[in-house]
Formats: sequence, structure tokens, C-alpha cells
Amino acid sequence: MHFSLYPFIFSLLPLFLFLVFLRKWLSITTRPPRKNPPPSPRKLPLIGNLHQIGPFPHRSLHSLSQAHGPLMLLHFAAAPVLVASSTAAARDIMKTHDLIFSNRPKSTIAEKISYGAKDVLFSPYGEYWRQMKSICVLQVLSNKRVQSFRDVREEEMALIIEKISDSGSEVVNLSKLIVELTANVVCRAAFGLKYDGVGGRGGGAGRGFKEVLGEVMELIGVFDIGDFVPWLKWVNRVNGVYGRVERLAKELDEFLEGVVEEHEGRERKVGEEGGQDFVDVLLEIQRENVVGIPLQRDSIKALILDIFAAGTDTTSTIIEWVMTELLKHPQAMKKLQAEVRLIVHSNQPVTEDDLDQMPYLKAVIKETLRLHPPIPIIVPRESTKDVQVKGYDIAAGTRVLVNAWAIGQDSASWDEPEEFRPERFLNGRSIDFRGHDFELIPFGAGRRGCPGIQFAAVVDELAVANLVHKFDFALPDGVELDVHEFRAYRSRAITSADPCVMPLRKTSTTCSGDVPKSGI
Ligand code: HEM
Repeated sequence: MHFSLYPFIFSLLPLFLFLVFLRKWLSITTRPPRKNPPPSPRKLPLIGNLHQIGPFPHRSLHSLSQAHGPLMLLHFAAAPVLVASSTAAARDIMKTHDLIFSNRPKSTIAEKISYGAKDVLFSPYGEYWRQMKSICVLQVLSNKRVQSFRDVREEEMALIIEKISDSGSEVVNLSKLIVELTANVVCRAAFGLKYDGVGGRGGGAGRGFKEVLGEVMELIGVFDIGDFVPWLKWVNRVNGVYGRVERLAKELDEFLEGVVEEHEGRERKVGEEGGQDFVDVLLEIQRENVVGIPLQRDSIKALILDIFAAGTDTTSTIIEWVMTELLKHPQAMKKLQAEVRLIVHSNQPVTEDDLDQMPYLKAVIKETLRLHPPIPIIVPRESTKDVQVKGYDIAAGTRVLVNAWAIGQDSASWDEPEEFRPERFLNGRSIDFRGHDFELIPFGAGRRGCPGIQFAAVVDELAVANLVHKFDFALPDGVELDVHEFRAYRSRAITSADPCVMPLRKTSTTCSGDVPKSGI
């Protein structure tokens, strides 16, 4: 019997074609839409773009952005990292989509040091962070509180001026004195003690707070590959980094615990002699349950630690850079001295009341923050959701680096950006650094912006004004001004073979209250 399949096949053909069409249609409609990621430099297997990041990451990222654009996507090992390098890109991240980019990525080292991210700086975005940030902004670092430390700042400043005066014709190490000034101011505000006064306390191994804190700063800057490739966490376990961090966290805790206990015994109120320091304020918030959630002891210690980690080095670095730029630009130094010496009589110190009459001083500090932001790449953020920025798709969980240094170099915003020209901030151009003008964001912006701006700004202005008011500075004979950056996160001026030391010869204690107005 002859049996043909053809009629059967032909009868099934329409059904077959229908199924093929249906499959194709379904695959089109259910396929995830095509993603449009930002431009990326070529990456290598395993390490991604890490090989393109040099010892000064802000400079490496700036060069890459010139080839790939102000919004680019890199990969640190497998982890996606969005890099923003222009005013507009920073505005998109820190204003338009600020809420989505308000998280901080997890950092194992920071978590070990900050009581499991119970601080503000490293805490993930959420209710806990919101409560801690509001304590920081409204209670600990409010304008009124910063004002309450005015005597502390003026006393510490007077001591530095006295030390320089007493040095006679000797060369002074200005860097050291500036670090001493800012550390003492922060320490007295935080604990009511001088930095040197706490030098011998705490630390099971007999080390002082000063040494332990120095090591904390060093370890926070360590690149932890385990944060990018979880299966490589063993690297820092085996090489002893995590062990070191754990020992350090224990030493720090012993010290901070001692400080909190001491404060608990005395319950100082506002207006009492000695005033309230930050620990007093935090203990009062805890006792009176001011914010509606019980403030844990670890949270108090973590917040105090933040203030040191975020506030000491940054504040001294900027004063050091200002002095370096003024030495490099004698005309600007003269102009500033003329302004300050006109307002304050020669035998008086510059006080905080005088600072508002010194527009050139403020312009010099802004120009220095533009050229040398102490944190050149803003503390990393992380996206909490998928989001589109400038038409590019950014996936949830992408790390975000905003290159504040590159933004300060952007010729779309600044004429001759490489030049030190404080005058650009005068003559009606009212750009400020408080996070509203995205051309200048050394303190970040938006919800995660720095709460210590007022605290830092007043110390910086007071220090620079007093130094240039009282002295004329010059380099020691035979020392060349060799200015370059020092380490990734601490851009510092150096003037000799010894990094981060700025030896200066004081040529005179110039005190003429009669500088002509036209000099400004
Ligand atoms: C010149 C001095 C300073 C500079 C350049 C600076 C810069 C910064 C930057 C860039 C951020 C990250 C902002 C962001 O993600 O948008 C930050 C955060 C922070 N800063 Fe500062 N800072 C300075 C001084 C201070 C001082 C004096 C304090 C405290 C007394 C302080 C406390 C903090 C804290 C607690 C945060 C974390 C805010 C958060 O994550 O919500 N800073 N700072």
C-alpha cells in the first residue's frame, strides 16, 4: 500500500507557520528591551578597567572621560562603576536623581571600623541614616553649635601665631602647625580635650588616639578587591589587612568608650562653663530621646569617629593648599594681605567678626577648593534602582563616582581652568561651594552632602586670614617650590623632598594698618 505524507504535511503547514510566527512575535514582545549603557573604555577579562586607574584616580578618570564623555561606565573587576565628570552629569546624579543615588556602596573595611556602618558617612541610605544625618545637621553641626566653638578656634589660632612668632628667624614647618590647629579644634569640639591631651590615652597596645586615627585614615583608603569580587575576600584576610582593621577597631573602641564614660559622669548643659562638646550633645540626645529613636552607644561612638575621619585632614589640607597657591602667586598674596591688614589693626588678631568683610579671602579659598578639592572624587554613591540618566540606562547597584576635581577643570564652566585666579569669583559671579552650584562641589551635594561645611569654612578662613595678616612668608634659601599632589585622596602641596611638609621662612611680622584701599 502506498501511503503519502504530503497531504498531511500540507494540512499542517498553516499551523506550523502560525506557530513560527507566534514564537517570533512572543520573543519580540517578551525580550527585555535593549539596554543603552553609557560609553565605556575597553575592559580586560577579570580586572575590567582597573589597569587604567593610576595612583591619582581623579586624573586617570579625567583622562578617560575626555575620550569617552562626561558620563561613562567602567568596570572595577566585575562591578559596574558610573563616572560623572561634568557639571551637568553631577547635577543629574546629585539633584535630578539624588534619591536614587543616595546609597553608599558596602565597604568591608569601613564597616569594621564604624561599628557596622552605624555612622553617617558609610551608613546605607534609609531610616537609620536619615535619623543620624538629622542629628548631625540639626544638633551637632548646626550653625549655632559651630558658633559656640568660636573661642576654641580663636584660642587655638592665637597659639599657632604665638608659636610662629616665637620661632624667631627659624624655618617653620607650616604643614605641621596647620594639622595641629585643625586637629586641636576638632578634638576640643568633639571631646573637650586637646589632640595632644588625648595622645596617650586609650589603645590597648599603649598607643594614643593620634596614632590609631592615623592608621584608620590609611586603612580606609585601602582598595579592597573583596568589595568588588566577593569570592576574592580571602585576599585581605590572608594578607592580614582585615586582621589589622579588627585590632584597630578594638583599640579605637577602647578609647571612645573611655571618653563616653568620662562624659556620662558629668552631664554638662548648654551655657555651662566649658560649654557642651559633641559627646555631651549626643549623650543629652540619648537621655532625652530627642529624635524619637533610642540612640545606641555604638551610634554615638561611630558619629564621633566620622567627625574625625571626615573633618580633620580635609580642613588642614585646604589651608595648606591655600598657602601654597599664595606662595606661587605673590600678587594674590599681596592683594589678600592688603585686604586683611586694612580691616584689622596690626596688633590685633583677626577675629571671626572680621571675616565677612573679606571678599578676596573667600574668593581665594573658593579658587583653591576648585583646583584642589581635598576629596577629589566624592565619596562613592550607589544606585538603588534602575534609572535613566541622559538617555543612558544605569542598573540598580551601580557604584557612582563624581569627579569633583575634573568638574573644577571643565572649560565649559571655567575660563582658563588651570590658572589660579580668585578674581573669577568676584565681579558678580556668585558661585558657591555649598552644593547648589554644580560647577563647584568639593563638599558634594544633595541628601548626602557634607554636613561639616560651616565647621570647615570658618576654621579655614580664620587660619588663612591670621597667617597672612601677621607674617610675610618665603621659602627657605635654596628650597624650590615643587608643588604636586601626594597620594590619591590627600592632594597636598610639597615643597621639599619630604612629602607633605611645607617649610617656610617668615621674613617679617608685617604690621601696617595703613595699606591703601586701592591695593585690593
Ligand atoms: C574642607 C573640608 C571638608 C571637605 C572638602 C568635605 C567633603 C565631603 C564630601 C565630598 C562628602 C561626601 C558628600 C556627598 O556624597 O555628596 C562629605 C561627607 C561628609 N562630611 Fe565632609 N568635608 C569637609 C569637612 C567636614 C567636617 C569638618 C565634618 C565634620 C565636623 C564633615 C563631616 C562629614 C560627614 C559626617 C559626611 C557624611 C554625610 C553623609 O554621608 O550623609 N566634613 N564631606
